[in-house]
Amino acid sequence: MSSVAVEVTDLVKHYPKASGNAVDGLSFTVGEGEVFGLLGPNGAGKTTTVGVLTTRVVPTSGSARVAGLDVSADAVAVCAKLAVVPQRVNLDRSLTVRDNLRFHAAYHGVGRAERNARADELLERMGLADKAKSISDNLSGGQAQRVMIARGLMHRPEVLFLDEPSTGLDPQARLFVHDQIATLRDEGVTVVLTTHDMDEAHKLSDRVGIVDHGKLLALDTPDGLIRSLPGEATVELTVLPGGEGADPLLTALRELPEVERAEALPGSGDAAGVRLRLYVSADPSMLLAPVVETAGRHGASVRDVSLGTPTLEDVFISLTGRDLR
Ligand SMILES: Nc1ncnc2c1ncn2[C@@H]1O[C@H](COP(=O)(O)OP(=O)(O)OP(=O)(O)O)[C@@H](O)[C@H]1O
Repeated sequence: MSSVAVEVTDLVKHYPKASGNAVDGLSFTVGEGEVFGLLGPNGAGKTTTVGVLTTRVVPTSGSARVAGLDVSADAVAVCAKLAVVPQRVNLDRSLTVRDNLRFHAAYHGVGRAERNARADELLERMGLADKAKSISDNLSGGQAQRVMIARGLMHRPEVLFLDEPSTGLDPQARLFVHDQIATLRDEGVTVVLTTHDMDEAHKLSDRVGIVDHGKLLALDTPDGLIRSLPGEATVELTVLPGGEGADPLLTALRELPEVERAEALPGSGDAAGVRLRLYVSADPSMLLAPVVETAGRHGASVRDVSLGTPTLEDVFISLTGRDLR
């Protein structure tokens, strides 16, 4: 068996009447047993990419393979190898939770005895044994998400696609879903997840592909992406600039020793002040005094200072000049 579970090559999707391409020349591979995160803001093309990989969206050009099979040429066979947990709940609302699982398995040709046993096993694992006979329409968002994961696992897929797995979930439900994804990884299931949540991408993924406007901007391990940023630490300050504005202050901050880079953060600049972030290659606490002194010299009053380490959000800002939103 090949060690590549998913292979996307020069993938393009143009929706009729749209001005640009939703997916615009995407290429990446996902290894067997890997958890791969596609991280990007709303509208970046993540759902469309998953749509192509799960045979729901017809690509305009390029190719995609899942479990060694071409998604366009072998759509039926591909569907047997994968499962998808979509962004929106698509359970059969008139059926019980258990029947949603059993019917899905029957569709995939799993025998009666096996599908009954597997439904009970997965409901137990997802903490849903007491909901087996509930009608699916009566579930909370977190419960519905867990049922959809259980349903996806009924036919033992090789690759599981999770589209924004924790959007809209409360923190406890989110943690439960995260634990389940980690368990699947331990079991060797390949997982492709899309998210606009950098913490989720960092915590769960072996590698992360950062996408924006349908293009892949960077791909590496979460730590590798962060290491690509200058400096090892950050100093973030909020200032009310003096009459000369924030630009001369930024220039002066860039000239401080150990400051590798300084930038104004997007969306700042209103009455609450301008947020400036410095990437530094020294202990950031050593830079506090010179930073505050420099601000004072430029007539800016410092409202807030925080020290930290760079995140995937910083990687995204550095690549696009924008927040992930
Ligand atoms: N069926 C469709 N018809 C036309 N345009 C579409 C369709 N589906 C998505 N788009 C557009 O394609 C682009 C990519 O959307 P897509 O849903 O793939 O992004 P995303 O990164 O998954 O964002 P989200 O998290 O909001 O779903 C967006 O500009 C979106 O408006």
